Amino acid sequence: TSKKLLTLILVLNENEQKILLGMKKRGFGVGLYNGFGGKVEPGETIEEGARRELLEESELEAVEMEKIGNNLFTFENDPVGLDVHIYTTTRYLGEPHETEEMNPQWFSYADIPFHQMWPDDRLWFPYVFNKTKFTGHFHFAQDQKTIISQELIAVQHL
Ligand SMILES: CN1CCN(c2cc(NC3CC3)nc(N)n2)CC1
Repeated sequence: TSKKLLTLILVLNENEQKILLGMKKRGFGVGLYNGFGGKVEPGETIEEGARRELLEESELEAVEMEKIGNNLFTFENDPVGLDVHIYTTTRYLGEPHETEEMNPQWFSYADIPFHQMWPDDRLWFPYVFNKTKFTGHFHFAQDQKTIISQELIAVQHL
């Protein structure tokens, strides 16, 4: 099976224990809240790709980013897996604004709208809040809603 290289960046306000999530307005994951991200373009690093997508999708510029996780998503009867490199940022410039792709909104860590998010998120978000680096593999049914199997490992270094 082959892998598609993707990014996901989560914007955290640690003082207020809040996370910025975007309501996806089109494309893959439309109608779900998520962090910001997308494909990595030729000639850019994964981190540069994550920074670019954050700017395009929220108008925020990440000043520093921390690599926090790497999730592999595979699907029954689909040869292409999604290799999602996950970052957090607590140091950023600008204010979040609605764009063509995303409508951003702040959420307290205690009331994340997991019922309107990808089903894997409730499994690995706690690692993000605890600053525990992780690798995950989530094998989905063809419906892209049911998780058939999963593996989540805390790691020292990514
Ligand atoms: C641009 N990317 C697309 C993939 N993506 C995902 C995927 C995901 N689960 C997979 C079953 C779909 N779960 C989160 N939270 N994000 C990050 C952004």
